[in-house]
Amino acid sequence: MAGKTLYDKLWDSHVVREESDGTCLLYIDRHLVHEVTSPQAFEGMRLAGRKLWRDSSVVANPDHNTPTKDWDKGIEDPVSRLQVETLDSNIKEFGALVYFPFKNVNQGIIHVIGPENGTTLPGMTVVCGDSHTSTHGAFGALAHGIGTSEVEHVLATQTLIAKKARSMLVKIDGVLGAGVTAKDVALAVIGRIGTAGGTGYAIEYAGSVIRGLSMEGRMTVCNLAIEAGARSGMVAADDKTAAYLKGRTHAPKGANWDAAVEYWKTLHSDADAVFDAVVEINGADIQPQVTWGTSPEQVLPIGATVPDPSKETDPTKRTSIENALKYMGLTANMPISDIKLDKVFIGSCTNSRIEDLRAAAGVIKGRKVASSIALALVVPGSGQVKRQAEEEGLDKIFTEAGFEWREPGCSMCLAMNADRLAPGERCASTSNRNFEGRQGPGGRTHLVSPEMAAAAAIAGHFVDIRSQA
Ligand SMILES: CC(C)[C@H](C(=O)O)[C@@H](O)C(=O)O
Ligand code: SF4
Repeated sequence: MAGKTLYDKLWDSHVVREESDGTCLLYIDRHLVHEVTSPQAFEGMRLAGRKLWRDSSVVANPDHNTPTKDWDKGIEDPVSRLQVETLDSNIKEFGALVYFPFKNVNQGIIHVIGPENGTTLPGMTVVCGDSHTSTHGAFGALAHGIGTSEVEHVLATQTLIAKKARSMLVKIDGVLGAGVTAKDVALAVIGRIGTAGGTGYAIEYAGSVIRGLSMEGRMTVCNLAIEAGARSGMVAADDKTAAYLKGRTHAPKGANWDAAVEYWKTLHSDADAVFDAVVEINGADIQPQVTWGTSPEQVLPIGATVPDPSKETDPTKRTSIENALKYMGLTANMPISDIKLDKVFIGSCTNSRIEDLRAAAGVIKGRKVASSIALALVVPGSGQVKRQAEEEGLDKIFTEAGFEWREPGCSMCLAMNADRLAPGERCASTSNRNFEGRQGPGGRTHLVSPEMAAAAAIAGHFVDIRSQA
């Protein structure tokens, strides 16, 4: 019998019951909760007179609707305020292991605070009513988004009804060139397999490039698994995983730590494991990426030119290129480096961790944001990231260059708070989605790495980070 994949191991260790058609009841270890997808779930619990099955599994925090400046003024928008206050009252009533209310010094994006507080651990099943829960798979965990009715099911029973996905190995070997980041790896994978390429699969990212990434980088890669169509992305646990977690508030301590680390060593695919699909990419071929269209798969290396629909023979693809160019206000065949920006956003659960801010600051240090840029924003992923960055003086580097240094939250990643694009505005963004209106109605989003966003802010247009040494 062939060995097991990491996904098999995580799945098998959480099956409570399996039906003859393969439908399983899976035990859920960690339940992340934010204000957008939890209100109806808590309301359902209340109406049924239920209590949480295990309130110590819940880590909660508002992030999508919270403002990123003038916190003393509270939340201006009444709908956003109601969402956030509802989460407050629900957690008060039902309980949680960790709750960082609005303005708490540790508040942040749920996918940033989970790992940094040691509440995401290898071997766990992690769910949240949020598609970017795939981020947590970076720890050798089975992590994916769930719908609001499933949120209620997990709150009530600590289980989820699920069917196993097929397994896909995305193996990236070799070494990355200078200036090429985890974000470029993630976008290059999507460029290769498409946004539907991972549909029905659980992706394991492996190979020397993935091993070489920091935990922050692995989180960036897994964060974008959902944009490749896979609900979950994962990376085997290793020494870096343990080193990242050691000493974190909710990580195991003492003898429990030692036992946990021993167990975590088993959380990798066996050498003879068989995957349903395998994609191999040479890390040396990956270049800094920029999305030019309205889907993450509409992505090209910085040195490329914008696609020409007249050269596309497939009529469906031709129409989608034409539509994207029209929405994005771009001309066929123009160099990507000629695309001029109005705004720059460094943040989101993809790229708002300390390593991302260090990398962006490294590009910006001693330089100024171009006068043509209307707004350049840096939004740390959490209060902890913000404090660390300030200790290192990164905030000064950003503000001296002309960036605004904000409070943590989802911010301009999506238009659910005050940070958004005006119609027609063009933004270099370190986030993960670029569909029409994502950052505000009529807004135009180009997804890039923090380094590429920083360099674009200085130049006013996209530039090859490799020419900026
Ligand atoms: C609001 C939430 C449900 C949504 C998600 O599921 O991912 C959001 O976080 C996003 O990034 O689009
Ligand atoms: S930062 Fe963006 S992608 Fe991440 S959870 Fe918030 S809205 Fe979703």
